[in-house]
Amino acid sequence: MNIAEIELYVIQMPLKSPFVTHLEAVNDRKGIIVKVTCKDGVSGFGEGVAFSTPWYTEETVTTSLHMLKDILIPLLQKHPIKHPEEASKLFSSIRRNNMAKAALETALWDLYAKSQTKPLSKILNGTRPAIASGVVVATDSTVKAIQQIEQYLEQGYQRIKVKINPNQDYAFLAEIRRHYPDLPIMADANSSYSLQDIDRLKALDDLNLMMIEQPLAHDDIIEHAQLQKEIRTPICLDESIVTFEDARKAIEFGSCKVINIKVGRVGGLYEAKRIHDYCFEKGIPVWCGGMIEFGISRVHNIALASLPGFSIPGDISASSRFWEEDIITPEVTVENGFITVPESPGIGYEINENRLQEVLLAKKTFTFPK
Ligand SMILES: O=C(O)CCC(=O)c1ccccc1C(=O)O
Ligand SMILES: [Mg+2]
Repeated sequence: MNIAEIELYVIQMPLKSPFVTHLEAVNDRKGIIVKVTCKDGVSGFGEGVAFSTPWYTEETVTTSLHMLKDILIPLLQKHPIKHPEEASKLFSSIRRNNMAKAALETALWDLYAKSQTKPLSKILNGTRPAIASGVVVATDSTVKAIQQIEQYLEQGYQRIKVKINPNQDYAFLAEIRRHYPDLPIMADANSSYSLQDIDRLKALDDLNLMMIEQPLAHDDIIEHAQLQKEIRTPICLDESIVTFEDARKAIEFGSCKVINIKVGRVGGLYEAKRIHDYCFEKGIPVWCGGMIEFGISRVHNIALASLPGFSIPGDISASSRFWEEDIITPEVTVENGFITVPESPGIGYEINENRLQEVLLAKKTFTFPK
């Protein structure tokens, strides 16, 4: 791919309002933007989606920077590649650190798509001209949740996801259901239950939820299979699926009926697409998860969600869901509940250079041998 230079930008931006789960309240988001420029001057962009602390996965912004600077970029300098799929294979010699890998791998996909003058969605075999948009409500107040849902429905979102835990489940969801009898609602527990809570989880069956996401341990597929036998609500796995093999085993084992695919969590677009293709073949619906991301990761998600198996509205919302001003231009917008899949080459969005400078904490450049 003839890489000349890689730049890493560390940025930080406040959220419009706190994102509260039982694990963490996110007020400020740090992130990493990766810019890969090839010898003829074309640039591709990726985003590292690890958080500042390891509450969702074990990675952090600091571990991602270490992996990128000291391991992944040097590996790419030593082993030139012709196609982004080779990056995924090259990085497989490094254990885990999926978000760091994805930050670089997704930039290579954007660069490759631009070099082919094709939209990234088409390079990935996407078929949808627009994707259905859903949004997440993350608050510990029922009143706030209903206010937020009201706003989001006015903005056209097609599906609402709410965060739950054993201290905020049945009564909270029942109140939302009472306000919105027909609304497609899903609940995300982020591993806040154990099998001892089975009665609490069974009780949720009468609320007509689309699914319950990751009720049990972040690294479990055994007990989720036991639980799925006992509840009618489909289980969707998020944290438990970090590789293609995890997805294959979870499906074979009956641990879930739906999978949330996140590019960062699985180490890049290649692995995400493999999981999609497998689920599509097995008739397992998938949707694209979110990471409170900036625009670059958001638009990679749009390209991925254009694949045919993404049949459920995911956590891909407008830039304005979290940010006063995003780092891309134009911003991602939702119209009548849909986000248009761009038709220009690569990710199909530009960097908002002024905004990037405003939120920049640090920058580092790596040059490649001629
Ligand atoms: O819309 C979004 O970006 C939020 C999606 C979300 O729920 C989330 C955000 C950060 C970390 C984990 C999760 C999750 O899906 O569990
Ligand atoms: Mg989740």
